[in-house]
Parts: sequence; C-alpha cells; structure tokens
Amino acid sequence: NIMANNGYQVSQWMRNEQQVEEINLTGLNSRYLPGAELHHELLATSNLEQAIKDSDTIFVSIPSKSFEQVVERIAPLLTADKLLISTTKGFNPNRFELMSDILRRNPATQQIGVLSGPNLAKEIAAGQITGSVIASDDEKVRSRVIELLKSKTFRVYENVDSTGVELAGALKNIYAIVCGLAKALKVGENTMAMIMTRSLAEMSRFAVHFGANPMTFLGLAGMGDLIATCSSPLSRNYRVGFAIGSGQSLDSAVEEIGEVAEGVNTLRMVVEEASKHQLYMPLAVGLSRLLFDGAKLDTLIGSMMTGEQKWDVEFATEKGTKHG
Ligand SMILES: NC(=O)c1ccc[n+]([C@@H]2O[C@H](COP(=O)([O-])OP(=O)(O)OC[C@H]3O[C@@H](n4cnc5c(N)ncnc54)[C@H](O)[C@@H]3O)[C@@H](O)[C@H]2O)c1
Ligand SMILES: O=P(O)(O)OC[C@H](O)CO
Repeated sequence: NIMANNGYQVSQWMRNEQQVEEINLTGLNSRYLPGAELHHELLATSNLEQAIKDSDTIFVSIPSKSFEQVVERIAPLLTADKLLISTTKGFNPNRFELMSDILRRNPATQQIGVLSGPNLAKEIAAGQITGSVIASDDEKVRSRVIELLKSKTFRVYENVDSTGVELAGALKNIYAIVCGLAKALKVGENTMAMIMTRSLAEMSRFAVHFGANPMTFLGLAGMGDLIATCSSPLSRNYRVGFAIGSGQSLDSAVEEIGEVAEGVNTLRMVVEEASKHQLYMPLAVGLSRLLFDGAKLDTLIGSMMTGEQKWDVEFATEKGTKHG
C-alpha cells in the first residue's frame, strides 16, 4: 500500500478469490486489515505468474511454514533482473535455515534482501511513524527498497548485516511470548526491563555464533523490534504469551489468534540449535519446557535468577559467547 501510494504499480498475490475481489472492488481487506483503506493502484490478483512477470521487485511475505513451497513455485518465473525481498520473520520448519537461504536457492537471481524492524502491520496501515531496516550486501537492492518504500510515515534504514537483521526479526518472537506471559503474571517494570534486556543478550549470543554483527542488535531490527513486539498487544506472539499466562493452553491461544505466531516454531528450532552448539539460552529453554514439556510457569522467569551467566553484555566483548 505504501508503494502504491508512492505511485508504483503494485500486484498483491493471494490465493483467496473472495479477498481478491473485495480488495479490487472496495479497497478493503476486512479479514486482515479491517478499517484500512487501500490505494486503488494496489491490484490484488490470484494469478501468481502474472504478478511475478509484472514486477521488478518481489516482496515475499508468507508465513515461514509455507515460504519454501511458495518460493519453489515462483523460482521458475524469475529472471536475473528481479529483486527478491523477504519480510518473513521465522525459520524453515523443515530444517534450520532462514528465509534468505531459501530465496538464495533460486537459480535466476541473487539480488536478495531482508526487510525487518518494529513493523506492526496495523500501526503501519494506520499511518503511525515507523522505521524499518533493509539488509543486503547488494547496494542496488538496498537503494531500490528505500526508493519504493520511503514515505512521510515510513523510513527505511540500511544494514549490510543480513544475517543479524534476519535473525533479530525471527528471534524476538520467542521473547515476545515470554513478555506476554510476564505481563499476564503482572510482574513489575524492573522485571519487564530485566526480561527484555536479558532477551536481547540471549538473542545476540545466538546470532553472533551464527555470524551476525552484535551491533545490529542495538538497531531497529534488534532492540527496536524487541521493544515493539514485547510491549504491544498488537503482536500475535505477545498475545500467545499473555493467553498462556492467563491460563489458556498453547493450542487454544494459537487457534484464538487465527493468524501466524512465528515464535512457536522459532522456539522449537532455536532450542534444538542452541543445544547442538552449546549456546546458553535460559529464557528460550525455559519457555520451551513450559510450552512443550509441561513445566511450571514460575520456573521460567525465575531461571534468570539462578543462571550461570554473570556478564551483562558478554556477547559484544572479547568474552565472546563463553559462559560467565
Ligand atoms: N503482521 C505483522 O505485523 C508483521 C510485521 C512484520 C513481519 N511480519 C511477518 O510476516 C510473515 C507473515 O505474517 P502475516 O502477518 O502476514 O501473517 P498472517 O497470519 O496475518 O497472514 C498470512 C497470510 O499468508 C497467507 N498464506 C499462508 N500460507 C500461504 C501459502 N502457502 N500461499 C499463499 N499464501 C499463504 C494466508 O492466507 C494469509 O493471508 C510472518 O513471518 C510475520 O512474522 C508480520
Ligand atoms: O504480530 P507479531 O508478533 O508477528 O509481530 C509482528 C512484527 O514482527 C512486529 O515487528
């Protein structure tokens, strides 16, 4: 919608014919963005071939569990001049890899970027001032995305640390669940601040191990998105945590939200990888025990008080990822 407002011809591919019709006839997407008026140059279509053929820049915004399947469908339609941008914040549930790894497997184009940041969709649609980060090692990709998306209310910053930006966007969903849980338990602000800061340390420790720049975590895609998602009931991940903290089961919380909460799959993948690589992640491991192994709620937040880690910001120093 921002791109259409900027005067670009935009095709939005979707499977549901009724939704295509609704958007094209009324300018509304009542299922996902009720109340937001869409620009008339935004053309919804169920014809994937046409949407790809007509576009020089393709934003892939599909939940992570279907991302690979959709990219396999578009791969034969791609050409070397097309840019591919992921806005998805999660891991492939089939194997430990990021969305940009899936994009890179296409044989036609390696002009790839990742867009991430504190970007709650409903706030963007409502015109709230918002910042985001385009990460790519390709300058052409970064400048094209900035040109397409910059507006009076949407500002795009650049980063070359694609791994860090993408990992930050995926990992923070785990900690949004933890924060939703903590909020439901009515913890104080000291506790919330401690949870969020230790979350940032934990995310960074994991990401630095996989090649990210720790400084990325001080930016919009790191700290920025962590603050937004850990504080807002607009976040589906936060809402999952809040519902569980209020006594609901994981399944009923996810079902009630009816939209993707990426943090649940991300948690499974990350805890498994952290164990393989001996990375110390007490909050993620505690949440995993709570959600998947029936552990008690109070042990999760309490785990911060008994952990072996004693350094404040060890992930960004020469102490590296060593335990305290
Ligand atoms: N909503 C936000 O505020 C927001 C902001 C930034 C990033 N993201 C990320 O974007 C990704 C998608 O989230 P969302 O908010 O759009 O989720 P959503 O649950 O609101 O919507 C998902 C959409 O994808 C469609 N879809 C699912 N599987 C598909 C398939 N195989 N083929 C075609 N379409 C399919 C669904 O029909 C639905 O329209 C997630 O990784 C999320 O973390 C979301
Ligand atoms: O609704 P969530 O929890 O998927 O969060 C949406 C965005 O990632 C916020 O930046």
